[in-house]
Amino acid sequence: MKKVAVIGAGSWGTALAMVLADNGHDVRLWGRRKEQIDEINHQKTNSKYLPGITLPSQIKGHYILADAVKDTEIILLVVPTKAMRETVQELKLIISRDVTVIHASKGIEPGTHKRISEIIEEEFTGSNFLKHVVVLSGPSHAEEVSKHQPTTVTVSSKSEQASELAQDLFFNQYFRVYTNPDLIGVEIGGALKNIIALVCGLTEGLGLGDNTKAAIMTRGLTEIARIGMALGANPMTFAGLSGLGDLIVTCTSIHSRNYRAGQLLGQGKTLEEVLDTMGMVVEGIRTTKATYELAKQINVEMPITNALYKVLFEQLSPKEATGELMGRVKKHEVERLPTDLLQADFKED
Ligand SMILES: NC(=O)C1=CN([C@@H]2O[C@H](COP(=O)(O)OP(=O)(O)OC[C@H]3O[C@@H](n4cnc5c(N)ncnc54)[C@H](O)[C@@H]3O)[C@@H](O)[C@H]2O)C=CC1
Ligand SMILES: O=C(CO)COP(=O)(O)O
Repeated sequence: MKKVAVIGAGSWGTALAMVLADNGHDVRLWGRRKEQIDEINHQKTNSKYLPGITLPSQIKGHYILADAVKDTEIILLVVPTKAMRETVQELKLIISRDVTVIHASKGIEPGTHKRISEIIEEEFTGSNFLKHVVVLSGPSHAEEVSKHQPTTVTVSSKSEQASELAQDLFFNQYFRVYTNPDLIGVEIGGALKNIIALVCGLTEGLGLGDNTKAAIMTRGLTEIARIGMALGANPMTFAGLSGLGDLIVTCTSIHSRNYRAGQLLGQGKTLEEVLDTMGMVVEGIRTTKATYELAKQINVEMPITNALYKVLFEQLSPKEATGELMGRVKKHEVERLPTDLLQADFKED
């Protein structure tokens, strides 16, 4: 049994806290709103984020960060990407023992273009307390995990030992956890599928059908793999759970906030109206900005991402964007793989 602090009491943090509690761990769940934490502790519900779900009694809610992480050896970070840096900065000031940090958030930071594990490592610079960083990612809507529906995810770290620790921590009869040494590929796949889900939702909102969705998903995966490989990822990772798997679930599920936000945009709502309606994090919007900037900087062709960027931030209409994408010059479909990238392995240990 381990003491685990889950930082972020939204839908995903709460669902993962439930998995950990089901596995017998001592789980502290941190959220910043006292009323929400009171509800978690007294009603055993988190009704805004997981309506209709009763939480296991072992989960103890905290709204003071220092109380949540006291004596814990494992910290699970599940705040939205935009809150990640400030949350880690606060944690660094509080932590006074060795910790393994696992994160389960999906995004890229605009401006720095950093992946979440990079943000965590950067913010812990100068501290001796960070042992390892692990990412947990894959096709896993919180609503279904909280109902114990069979789910598969991947964990990845530079350290094989840390990956296996995370695998053991979460693994159970309804939550099957694989390891993959390709940290870059796992984080890039999880973050960038949200861009493609927004576009799939947009096509639905425009009244387009399944051919278009299949085209966006397939060509979307190609451009995710293209930038992933340019950053050093193993191309095979994009055919796995954190790549294709998560792309499928996010582009086809009614649970996906990114898909639903895209639908509303396609129906003619403005970005501000969409964000007001959602009330939950839509990671793909900031990740589109970050990926657009990064692709430009490292000269990687990402036509779907570019088209969405123009729709979100430059007032291009979705219909015009569709015309631009379909009117691009003729291309070959399959790209050549650099064979040295097929050899990814754990970097530490
Ligand atoms: N919901 C899901 O099924 C899944 C979500 N994820 C990822 O998990 C991360 C968190 O998403 P959800 O839990 O779904 O979001 P959510 O929208 O359900 O909840 C977000 C939580 O973060 C809190 N928050 C917002 N700004 C904050 C700040 N500045 N500091 C601290 N807390 C803040 C909110 O109060 C709320 O408790 C995202 O990166 C998402 O992509 C990954 C897999 C599945
Ligand atoms: O990442 C997810 C499922 O794996 C959740 O996607 P949304 O953030 O679009 O709901």
